[in-house]
Amino acid sequence: MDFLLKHLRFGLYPFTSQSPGKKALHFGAGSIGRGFIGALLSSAGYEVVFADVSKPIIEALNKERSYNIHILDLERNGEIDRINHVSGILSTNDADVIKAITEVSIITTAVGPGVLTELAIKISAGIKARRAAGITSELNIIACENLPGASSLLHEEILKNLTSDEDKAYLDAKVGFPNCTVDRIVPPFTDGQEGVLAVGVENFHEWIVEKSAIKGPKLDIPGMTLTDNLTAYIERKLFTLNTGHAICAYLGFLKGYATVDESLSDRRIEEIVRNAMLESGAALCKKHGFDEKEHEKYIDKIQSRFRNPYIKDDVVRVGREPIRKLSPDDRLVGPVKMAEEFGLRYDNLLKGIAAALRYENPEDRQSEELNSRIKEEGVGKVVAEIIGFAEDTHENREIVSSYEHLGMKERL
Ligand SMILES: NC(=O)c1ccc[n+]([C@@H]2O[C@H](COP(=O)([O-])OP(=O)(O)OC[C@H]3O[C@@H](n4cnc5c(N)ncnc54)[C@H](O)[C@@H]3O)[C@@H](O)[C@H]2O)c1
Ligand SMILES: O=P(O)(O)OC[C@@H](O)[C@@H](O)[C@H](O)[C@H](O)CO
Repeated sequence: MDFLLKHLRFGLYPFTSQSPGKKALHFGAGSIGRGFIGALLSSAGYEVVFADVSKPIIEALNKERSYNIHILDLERNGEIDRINHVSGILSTNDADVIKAITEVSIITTAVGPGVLTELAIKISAGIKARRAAGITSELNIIACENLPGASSLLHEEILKNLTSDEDKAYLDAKVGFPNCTVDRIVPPFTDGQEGVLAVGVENFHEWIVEKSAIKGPKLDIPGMTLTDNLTAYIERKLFTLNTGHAICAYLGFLKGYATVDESLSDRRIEEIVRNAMLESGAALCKKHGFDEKEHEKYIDKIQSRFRNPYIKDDVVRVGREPIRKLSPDDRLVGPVKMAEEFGLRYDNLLKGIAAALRYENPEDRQSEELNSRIKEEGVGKVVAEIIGFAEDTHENREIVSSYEHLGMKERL
């Protein structure tokens, strides 16, 4: 389809900060915050205030007022994008957060989906302060998380924290919550010299935002694509890249690999990952009318991004929070339900789900919870409760059988 082809661009241009004429607040100065969203806003001429719970990062931002993005890729490898006009506030300092909210025209987040409810309390206080100060200009709030509808969720949570009709009416009239999808692989990084702010990224980046939900003048941010068909873009990315990524991480972890590229160099894992993306892809093409050949090229490109030899992305980062990833509409189960809807195959996707259920990382709270529930209740019951496939269904039985198979010595 034209609208998809038009945006299949890989790498737009180097990010270079413009002299700021406007201000943005970004919650979460972590990998994607510094490595993509904050950088894009700075390049678009925003002064970017990062809000984070990490004191060392906030102190470094206020000391340096700039940081480097290292490009780790075949294209532009070794190049550095210098990001200027940045500063930081502690997100635990309510007064600073409220002040910043009254000064900006855009708020973005990249904190992880589980943190949005907590952020809503802070943002709602800022919204009340904007109305009390008589600010009439519009504000757009975009949650850049791997969660479909994250901005809408933040909107609902903020509404719960507003009690007066005046504040609710102000929110409705003046604050937009466009949903989005965000894509750039930003792994854990250190160059050993530059301290906590340096970040390493692949060259590819894509930020697609729901046009109709924007309040006020159209956002003009180079590198941000506006669309009227966000669901197709969200599902294309979450049910292809994140599906393959997660399956690669869980199978790799089981076989003792530390990184995504190592894991994908195992031929058996590569086969399952590719077949799972093809199964999901067949359903995506049916649902959204994508051209099958173009979609296969999209999968090829994603596989080459996973293999990027300049990026060492930990399987424990990619596999983090398995209960979130196993939820009914996320990257593992969502494509199975979509394939079922169209009567298509999903055997490899089920293997990916079984591998996620086998993920045992004592440093990951959700992995710990998942494992103790499986021990106490049995895997079939956990599949029913977390994933939603009842114990007497074909899907549940297939997942349990695959789970048991993965527990054997010759598992793959
Ligand atoms: N890294 C990637 O490749 C990538 C790509 C696309 C989307 N994402 C999404 O972006 C989000 C963030 O991922 P990440 O990889 O950047 O994680 P990260 O852990 O590197 O960064 C998250 C940041 O949020 C901060 N934070 C946590 N709680 C906070 C709070 N209450 N207030 C303010 N800051 C808080 C953390 O201190 C950290 O700096 C996730 O939803 C992820 O799915 C990540
Ligand atoms: O961030 P998560 O935990 O939802 O998923 C882990 C990775 O798959 C993810 O961060 C990708 O690197 C990213 O979505 C690429 O755009």
